[in-house]
This record gives sequence, structure tokens and C-alpha cells, in this order.
Amino acid sequence: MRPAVAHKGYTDLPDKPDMESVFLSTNPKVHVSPTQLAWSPFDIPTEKTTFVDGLKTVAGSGEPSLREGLATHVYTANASMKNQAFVNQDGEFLIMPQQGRVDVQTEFGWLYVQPGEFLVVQRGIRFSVNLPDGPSRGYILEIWGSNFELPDLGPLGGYGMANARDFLYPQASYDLEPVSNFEIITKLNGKFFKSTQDHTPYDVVAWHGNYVPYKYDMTKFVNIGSISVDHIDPSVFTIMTAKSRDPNAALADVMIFMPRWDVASHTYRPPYYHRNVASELMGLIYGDYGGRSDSFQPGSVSYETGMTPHGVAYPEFKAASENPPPTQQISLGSMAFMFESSRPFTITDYAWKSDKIHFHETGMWDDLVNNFTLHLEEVKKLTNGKHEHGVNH
Ligand SMILES: O=C(O)Cc1cc(O)ccc1O
Ligand SMILES: [Fe+2]
Repeated sequence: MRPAVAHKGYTDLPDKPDMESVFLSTNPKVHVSPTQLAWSPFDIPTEKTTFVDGLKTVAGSGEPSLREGLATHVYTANASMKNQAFVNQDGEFLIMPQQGRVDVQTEFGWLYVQPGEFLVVQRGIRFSVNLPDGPSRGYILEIWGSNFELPDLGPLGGYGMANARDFLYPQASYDLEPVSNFEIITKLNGKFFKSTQDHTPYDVVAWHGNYVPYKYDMTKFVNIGSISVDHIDPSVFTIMTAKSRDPNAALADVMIFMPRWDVASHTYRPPYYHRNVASELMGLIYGDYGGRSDSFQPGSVSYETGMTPHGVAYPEFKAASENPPPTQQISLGSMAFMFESSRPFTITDYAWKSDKIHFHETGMWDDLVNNFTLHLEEVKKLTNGKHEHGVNH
């Protein structure tokens, strides 16, 4: 209804001592360590703290003005943002509540996000975090110079892992209440600024396009894994990826470790003891993650920099080494293969005329009845004929 440019100008806000945006080792405020690091859950303060007040940076790399790098934050909040919006002009925020739901108003509409889900708000979009039922704590991954996208599925084909259909977008919604004093907090180059305006930013009546906040329920993830041998590279657990300028290395991958069958034979199934190129910052939404650090709890953070050795503690190693392999196997003692092409084949004269050629007995599918209509008839009986075709009950 009113353009965002209509405001009363920017004023500087004091630096946030618990936030960082310059991760170059020449910055005396950042620390370098090859040690395995871990943090217990960060306390939710008792004094009034909004999402923006409660932002704290844990680790990162690069610097936002160069459009290169990323930062990992946690937030702890106990108060909704009232007549206040936040806009990050540095990069994209992926927000993963760990405790307490958040009801997030954005310029494009509302997104209600619970622990187990995450929300992505792109660079430059105003949003307010409301707490519908009490305090909230969560993890944030911020990326500079890139956007989150689904990974290529490669040989998996058309679907699996995070399916596009499970990403939810807000419905356009707008506020009409007269607002006399609305505050916008801007983050630019890690510094904070305030501007006020006498109208709400949530006055967008319609939108189109795809540069829009979205959310994803991580329990919808379709796990892919080995069904023969070997512990697969955890890249199979990638929900979203963000490209870097190096075609061979992502700026960031967001991965999930959730309940799944781990059925491989002759395989040590926990994460192998490893030293790898990736820097790994992990959190826990709920439950446990065996043996990673001595006190990894929901809300904790653990971190190893690339090439720092790590792996599970001895009790996990022992249990995994002693557990018998699963016994159920498909078609034990058989092996089939397939040659596949995008091209329709034609059949040679030799093959066509061969006395080996034969055709399927068409009757072999006759017993397949129309279960859909049969089911409807059944429902009709159970509902005394009140069930109508095509009506969704
Ligand atoms: O270190 C971890 O716990 C994460 C992880 C999981 C896995 O299955 C393989 C490698 C890896 O880094
Ligand atoms: Fe690892």
C-alpha cells in the first residue's frame, strides 16, 4: 500500500557485542582452533528479549561485504517483536527453532514454524518473529553471496531427499491497523541500524515470483542410504545446499540426521572415524545423537573444523561392532540388470523372427480389480449412503 522508502531515516544502533560478521583471522575478536569444540544449550534470558535482541554468533567464515562466507548464530527469545521488523541486508537466514514455536510475519504473509521445521528468509526481506506460546531458542545459518537451493539428485532421478512439494510458502496477507510508530532494524555488514515509519511494512496485498520466504518440515525428508554395504557419505542427508564460487565445493549444506533404517551388511554403521574437508557444526533439535561429544543435548552446538579428526565415543563403537547385521534381504541369491536409454529401441529382424521371442500372457493382470470404486462402495455402506463421490471427507 505504501512503498518501503517512506520512512524517517536511519540511525546507528550500538554494536552487538555477542554478534560477529568478520571472520578473517586478522580480526582479533575471532579465535582459531583445531580442537573439537562443544557448547551446552544457551540459556534463554529472563529479561525481555526479542529474536533480534537474543541473536548470538557462534562461528563463521568470510565477510558479508565481499559476498563470500557464512555465519552461524543461535537465538534465544522470550518476547514477540511488537511493531518492529528485522531486515538482513547481508544475506539469507535459515532459522531452525529448537525449542518453542515461532509465528513469523513477513512481507509476503505468515509462516508458523515449529521445532523440527526451518524457515528461510532471503536477504532484504522484512520479518517479525512472534512467540505464540512462550520462549523460543534456535539455530541460524546465515549465508552471504548465495541462496539455498535443493541439491541435484543425480542418479536418484526425479524425487527423494527433500522433495520440492514439501516446501511451504506464505499466503499473501496484509495488516490494515493504523500504525503510528513502526521500527525497522536493519543489519548491514554486521552493523545494526534503526529506521521508523508511520505505517506497517506488512501492507503487501499481493505478490508473485519465488524470492519468497518458505518453510520445510524436516520430518518429511526422504532418507536415502545404502541397502547393501558401506556407510554412505553424509551428503545423502543434504536438505538444502548453497553454492560457493567454487563449482566443486558448496558454501553450505544443511543436513539432517533423523530416524531411519540403517540396514547395511558387513558395515560399521556409525559415522566412521574421519578427518574430512568439511567444517561440521552440529545442533540437536530433540532426542540424542550417539557419542559425538560427552554432553550433546538438544540446544547444544558442536563444531570441528575441516580435517580435525572425530568419531563416536567407545560405547557407541562397541555396541555397533557387536550388533548383529540385519537378516532380511531381498531375493537372496539373485541378480538382475537393466540397460536404459532415452531412445526408443527398434527390434532387429533376427530378434523379431527368433523362435525365442514370446509375448506376455495378457490374462496375468486380469485379477487386478478397481480397488478405488470398491473402496467407495464400502464407504457408502458404512456411512448409510451419505458418502458422495468426489467429496473429500
Ligand atoms: O560427524 C558426524 O557425526 C556427522 C557425520 C555423519 C556421518 O554419517 C558421516 C560423516 C559425518 O561427518
Ligand atoms: Fe563428521
